[in-house]
Amino acid sequence: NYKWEKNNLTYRIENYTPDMSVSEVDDSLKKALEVWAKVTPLRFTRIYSGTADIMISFGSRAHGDFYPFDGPDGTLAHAFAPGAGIGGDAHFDEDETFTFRSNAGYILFLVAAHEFGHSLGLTHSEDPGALMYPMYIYRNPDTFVLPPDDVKGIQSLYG
Ligand SMILES: CC(C)C[C@H](C(=O)NO)C(=O)N[C@@H](CC(N)=O)C(=O)NCc1cccc(N)c1
Ligand SMILES: [Ca+2]
Ligand SMILES: [Zn+2]
Ligand SMILES: [Zn+2]
Repeated sequence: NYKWEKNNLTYRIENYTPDMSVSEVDDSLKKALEVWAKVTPLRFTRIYSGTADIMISFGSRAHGDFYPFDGPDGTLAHAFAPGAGIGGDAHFDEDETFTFRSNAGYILFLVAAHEFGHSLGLTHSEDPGALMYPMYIYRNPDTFVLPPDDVKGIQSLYG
């Protein structure tokens, strides 16, 4: 199952990074999900206990799956394609500095929007302007618009 067979998905924030305030993390993650909700019939509901479709956590090095993180830089985060259990989950490397707006560190909103693309079934794009391009590129979160390549990709799955 390369995509979710339902449009109403749940997410749960399991823990927080000390780099940002709780409200900045909540807002960044909510906005990152909205990027995808805006161009699909997908809807995201936050839950505070139990198992959500998309479980979100921060961890470093070995953190409970077969893909340990690598310290500062390199891999910033990873997410699993749609499915039960770990499917859809997004993990962020705590050894990175995540920020809300400044470019002193990685903008959590941008990294999360990219990861949630994977959580919804997207793989990487060769288009250097795409959000799903493998390498992080700084963009102003206030003026961010989902690039056409990503809109095409997500609508080919959930359009
Ligand atoms: C092989 C994968 C586990 C690499 C991993 C990734 O793509 N996660 O989705 C990753 O963290 N890639 C880095 C590559 C890098 N250090 O630039 C990245 O920034 N991915 C997140 C990202 C965030 C925002 C935009 C884009 N294009 C990529
Ligand atoms: Ca890392
Ligand atoms: Zn992980
Ligand atoms: Zn990626």
